[in-house]
Amino acid sequence: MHRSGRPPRADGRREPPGNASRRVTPARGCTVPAFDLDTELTAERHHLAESRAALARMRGRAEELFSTGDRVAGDAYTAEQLGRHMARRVKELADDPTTPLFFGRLDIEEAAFHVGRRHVTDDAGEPMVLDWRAPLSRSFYRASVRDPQGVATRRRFGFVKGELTSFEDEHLDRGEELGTKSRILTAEIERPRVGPMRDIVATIQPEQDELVRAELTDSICVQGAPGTGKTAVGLHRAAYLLYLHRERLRRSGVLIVGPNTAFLSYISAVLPALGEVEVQQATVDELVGRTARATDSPAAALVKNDVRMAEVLHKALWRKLAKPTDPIMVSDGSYRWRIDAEPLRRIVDEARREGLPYGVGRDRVRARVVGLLQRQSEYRTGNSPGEGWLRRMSKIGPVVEFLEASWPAVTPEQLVAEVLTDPPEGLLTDEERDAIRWAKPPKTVKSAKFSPADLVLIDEAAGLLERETSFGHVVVDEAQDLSPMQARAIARRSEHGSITVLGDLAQGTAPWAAAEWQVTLGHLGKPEAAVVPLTVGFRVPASVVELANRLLPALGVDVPEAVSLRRDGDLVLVPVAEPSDLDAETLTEVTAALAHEGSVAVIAADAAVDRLRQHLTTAGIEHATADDVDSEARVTVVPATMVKGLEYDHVVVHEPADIVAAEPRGLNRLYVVLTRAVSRLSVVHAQPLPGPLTAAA
Ligand SMILES: Nc1ncnc2c1ncn2[C@@H]1O[C@H](COP(=O)(O)OP(=O)(O)OP(=O)(O)O)[C@@H](O)[C@H]1O
Repeated sequence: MHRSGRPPRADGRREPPGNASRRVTPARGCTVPAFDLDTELTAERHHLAESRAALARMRGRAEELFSTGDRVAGDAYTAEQLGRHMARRVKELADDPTTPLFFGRLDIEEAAFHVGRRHVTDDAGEPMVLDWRAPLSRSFYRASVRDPQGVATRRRFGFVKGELTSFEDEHLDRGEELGTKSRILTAEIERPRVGPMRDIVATIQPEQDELVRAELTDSICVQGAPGTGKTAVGLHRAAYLLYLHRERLRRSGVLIVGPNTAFLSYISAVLPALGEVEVQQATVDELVGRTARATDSPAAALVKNDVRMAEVLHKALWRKLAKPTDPIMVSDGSYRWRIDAEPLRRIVDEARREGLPYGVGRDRVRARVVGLLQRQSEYRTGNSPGEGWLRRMSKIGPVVEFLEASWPAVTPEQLVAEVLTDPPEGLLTDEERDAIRWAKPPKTVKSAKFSPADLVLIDEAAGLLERETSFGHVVVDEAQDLSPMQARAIARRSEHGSITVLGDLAQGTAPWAAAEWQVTLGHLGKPEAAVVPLTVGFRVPASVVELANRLLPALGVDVPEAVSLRRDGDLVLVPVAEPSDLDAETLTEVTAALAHEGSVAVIAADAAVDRLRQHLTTAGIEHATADDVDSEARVTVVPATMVKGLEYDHVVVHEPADIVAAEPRGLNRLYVVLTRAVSRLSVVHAQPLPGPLTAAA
């Protein structure tokens, strides 16, 4: 168990337990004398300074080891391994002076434990700060009056720019519990958003913590309304699993899959802030490699993303096998070897029955044929042929010809090109086959231009040929939009690991969006994953949630409504009489928003985005695009189709009717758009608001 003594007081003595006071600014009715609070605060600041100094020494030692590493390592490989390990360690021990090193304290029996982002130990190896992921830290998130877990007092610290400015105590042993009424939690939730997503490690809520700390072997699916912390939970779960199963997961890897690059840049700072610098992030398109060079018609995309395409490819591949009809005859110096058609048939049949990937099966058939030749050679010559002979036989003309006839070589691109040139009958209707058939087949497979959906098919084909290596854990965000074929691409990469699926059926905007989780979980290869709801919203103010929830009955999915923790926030509907004034009104709203603190987003139908950017430039208002998270500009113009997963303090929605009309699942898109606001939402519209929005609450 990790323990630290109570923090030394300014006079160097250890603080006795039980006299911790409430807040620096005492709560109403609190009669704790102010000097007590000051002393306590001074002691905590002292502990913070000492912890920072200890961390600096830990980093110094790691740097020293890093620089001497190649001199002590025995060989180049060990030096390289050690060097990489130490470089990672140095990076992990980086101290960011603007983020608190600890954010909480637990008083258990006679000892105090500070809980923070990582372990910090003093020179004697005694813990000064416990990593939030350590077993003991769990009580910081879970202890309650009903189940105090041995905790007498839980303390939360308030910080301003890395300076410890306040604390708040819950004396669980005296029946005091603040829950979501904690001022420090409220301040954290209401803090204006600037730049990329932040970690929530100081304020993870019990229902979130349960998901974060689920076993590595557990695959879970989190269904949560907008802003309930799904993304945050997924990222903290990745960090938690890496802490608990460091070696195993470093070897197999952890992967985060997100909907687009803007989203991935938005979340990219969270794991490094938690000391985890080696997690891969990718969109599904990036996962399947290469850049698409063609686009599909909606009808073709629909068919190509349908799960029947897996069967189409499977059949197209395996029907390439042919029964051997001729013997193999090989000249080998003065010898001649012969294998009859019958044993060849047996070899092919057996390999087929073994259920191996196609490429592996082909290698096995080749090896067995060479094995038969080897036996004949041994029998006739009395010698065992060497490696060179075996290699020569495996490439010799008659063996290659036999393989090409009975188990031909094929590349994933070739297989997909064959299917798209002449879609096979049987599994698809004639109309569907017409939809995916290439109007003009390319001259060669190499010159073929593949669409994003084709690349997923190629990935499927590659999975039929060879086994994909599996990550130890995969977190899939916005999973409601995965097509069955995309889900299968992820399944191949998590076959031997577990997954965390995050999503909201109500936010499904893809034509193949899931209507229930069981189907998607099946395609992801984890049908047994439990579906767990999150319902407490941390982003969207109650008034905005109430407006967005009006859309829910029209979205055709059965999900629990969000309940907002936020009582603050404004909602303004701005009707515009003349459509020609719409853009100008939008600009007026942006200017008004800039008077407040925090980020501002203009969200519009994709077609209006360029025009709005132009207006902002003309008006001299600096603005950025969604994937430029490092931009200094406070205003971002985001097309409605790119805004999933993002959030801004003030959102100005430009003409909801256009957003709805732009795509078949436009109402779902509008639901996503309306739920991006953290503090204020303005809806500017010249057309009537879409029907469901005007329904009485
Ligand atoms: N326990 C918490 N303490 C403080 N802030 C939190 C907590 N949980 C979530 N948040 C904040 O709420 C906001 C929404 O979280 P997040 O983006 O993870 O939600 P989501 O469920 O993924 O939303 P969406 O469905 O819109 O993608 C973020 O700013 C996040 O930091």
